[in-house]
Amino acid sequence: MNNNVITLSGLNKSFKHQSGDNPVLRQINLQIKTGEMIAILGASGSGKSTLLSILGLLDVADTGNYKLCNQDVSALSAYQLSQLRNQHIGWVFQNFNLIADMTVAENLAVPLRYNTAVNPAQYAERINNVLTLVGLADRSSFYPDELSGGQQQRVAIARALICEPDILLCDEPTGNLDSSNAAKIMSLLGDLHQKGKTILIITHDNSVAECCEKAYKMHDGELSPLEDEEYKRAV
Ligand SMILES: Nc1ncnc2c1ncn2[C@@H]1O[C@H](COP(=O)(O)OP(=O)(O)OP(=O)(O)O)[C@@H](O)[C@H]1O
Repeated sequence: MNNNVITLSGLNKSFKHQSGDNPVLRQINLQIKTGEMIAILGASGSGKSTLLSILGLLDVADTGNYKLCNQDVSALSAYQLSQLRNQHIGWVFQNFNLIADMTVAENLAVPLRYNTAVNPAQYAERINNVLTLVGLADRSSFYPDELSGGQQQRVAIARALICEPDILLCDEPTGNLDSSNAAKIMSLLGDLHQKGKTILIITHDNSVAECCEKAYKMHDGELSPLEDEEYKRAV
């Protein structure tokens, strides 16, 4: 038993194409320890989203080993994978993915309904707690289109946190925000990291990687640590 939230060993993934197999992930090794905040940088098409889908249990690798919270995910049924996903993973997306005709509080209740460990009597308190954490306790009755982009992403982060996951997987979390709101979201993620949350961010943006304690680069499906001087160069 170790304190890795994620352990990947020798992971490979190809997609079939008319012209033959297209290898997208090649021999990926990665360990993410509890409480780490990590960025994966890479150009478009380098394989970042494919890796994130596998880490988030939305897709499976062809070969290699993936342990999430010390559990080997390779032999699990679809139902077991969905249970594991709900229990351990919070997602933050570039486009926020809030449900437009639900209020903030209703959006935050959605993941709770899939979580049998949380008693419905606790929903209101949970919702208030995560909204307070992201600084939006006074917006619970607002609809998403009544909020700024930065506020919508805060709600999305609150939603990702509401089931108290072991890791936040963030897919370009600042990609749809102006630089001021992007900085605020990175500051919020930094605060969550200080409080002990484990966070993985995939991004094109070097300034996002600079907010993380460790960064990797993805290039043609290969993952390697980003050296200090590379933080300052464009990917
Ligand atoms: N479902 C799929 N079927 C076939 N090929 C795919 C599929 N998904 C991704 N690919 C291919 O895998 C490669 C990597 O794609 P991926 O989306 O992982 O890259 P990315 O680094 O996330 O890019 P971006 O930053 O533009 O989102 C691309 O060449 C893409 O065409």
